[in-house]
Amino acid sequence: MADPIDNNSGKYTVQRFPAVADPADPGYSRCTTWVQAVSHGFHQQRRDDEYLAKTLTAYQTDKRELTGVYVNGSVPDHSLGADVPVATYATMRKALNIGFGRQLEAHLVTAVTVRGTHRRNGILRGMITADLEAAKDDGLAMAALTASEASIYGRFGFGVATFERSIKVDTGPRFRLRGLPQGTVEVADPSVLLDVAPQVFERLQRLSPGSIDRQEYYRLVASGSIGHDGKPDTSVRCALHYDLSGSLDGYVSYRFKGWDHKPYTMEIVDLVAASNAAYLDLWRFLGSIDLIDEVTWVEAPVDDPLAWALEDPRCIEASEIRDMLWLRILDTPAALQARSFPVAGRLVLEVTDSLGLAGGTWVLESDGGAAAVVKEAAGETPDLSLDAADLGSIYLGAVSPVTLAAAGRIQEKTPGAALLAQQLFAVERSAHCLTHF
Ligand SMILES: CC(=O)SCCNC(=O)CCNC(=O)[C@H](O)C(C)(C)COP(=O)(O)OP(=O)(O)OC[C@H]1O[C@@H](n2cnc3c(N)ncnc32)[C@H](O)[C@@H]1OP(=O)(O)O
Repeated sequence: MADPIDNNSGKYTVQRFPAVADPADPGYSRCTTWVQAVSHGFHQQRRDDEYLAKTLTAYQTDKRELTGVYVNGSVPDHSLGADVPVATYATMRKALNIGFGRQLEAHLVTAVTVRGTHRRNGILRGMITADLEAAKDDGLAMAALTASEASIYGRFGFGVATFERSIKVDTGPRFRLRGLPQGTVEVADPSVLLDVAPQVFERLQRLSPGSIDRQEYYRLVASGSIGHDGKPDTSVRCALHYDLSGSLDGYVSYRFKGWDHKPYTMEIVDLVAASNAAYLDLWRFLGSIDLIDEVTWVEAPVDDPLAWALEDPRCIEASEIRDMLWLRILDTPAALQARSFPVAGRLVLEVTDSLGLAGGTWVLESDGGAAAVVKEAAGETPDLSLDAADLGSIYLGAVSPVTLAAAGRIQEKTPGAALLAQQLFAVERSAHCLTHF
């Protein structure tokens, strides 16, 4: 990667290296220092050796590429050493479900930090622009991230594509679900999730638009093998869902918030259901736990079947609808070609991109079946003009182009084009992403 700050040339050196998990590897200490710098950037505690070892093992499994920006030359006495990066950035590649069972390899950006004493010098801009260019050169059509603040990444062409919300569910007497169980739920030792969580998630990954294949860390957290402090979290419990044929298709892991917390509450650590029945049956189970008045979940879908399955939907108290997955189209024709469009239609899309990666004008022609043709528009007038960030937002069908047109973000040049885009980009079930990274 080039020096991230053109006008500060010579001040910094950028190093890009793979995560290594072997303490005997000469690159190990560079990785541990990098992880400490990330913790510093997110105001977390200094990590102990156990945490570092577990984290780097997981990072290596995910084939994470780490970037550190280092100050050249000496640093003042007593300050953090020159071996501690002033900025961090990491990437890995995972599948994104883009609807109708299609998967697109996405370039995931994570662990972005710039030390306070080096901020607003263009270090992030330098790192991210160089990285997105390299990912495109490598043949990827899509980048993605989850953001700490909503004000940072729009300028780099990322658009919000899925949302999540926090819910508190009253599981007292008024918690009653319509219908009958479609399978069975059994309590299990949470350690089984080390094996079965990835299998169940793989089924969800095939089912759910917006889903991103999970990093290694998730099965460790779901099973309680690692808590926030890096130590095993022995308060984690789990239950498994089996369909009518006895096949495992869902799990929930959860922890009790304690007898000093009222109302008595179970907190969902992870809930993965690979069928509608598994989702409702797991909720039926959660609602039946004795001595518990409330179940909380911070990664709930906004368009939640639970609300429609409850006899009293007001059992759910929802708050904090948040942007979740941000998408960045790197290659417009490749990203469009990858999608399946459920209705027939033709749109000329003019895409602008301040980073010069995804801009241009293309004709999208769908027969409403498997095939979509995307070709460069030869002098045709666009039906819609939009920024790459807005194309990222509408790509999974969770953000309406009609709403973005109303907001003045998308220009509708042909009346009705935004509605046609909404129909074209629709997916078979509401997009939701359960993978934070
Ligand atoms: C995917 C993830 O990892 S999300 C996590 C992001 N990291 C954090 O929130 C940790 C705390 N914050 C930080 O470490 C830093 O402030 C960062 C990474 C957000 C920004 O790094 P910097 O090197 O200061 O950013 P840089 O100087 O390159 O700024 C680039 C542009 O973004 C803008 N910007 C940077 N941070 C912010 C912010 N928090 N809010 C709004 N705008 C911002 C700058 O004003 C600048 O705008 P311009 O180029 O259009 O004029």
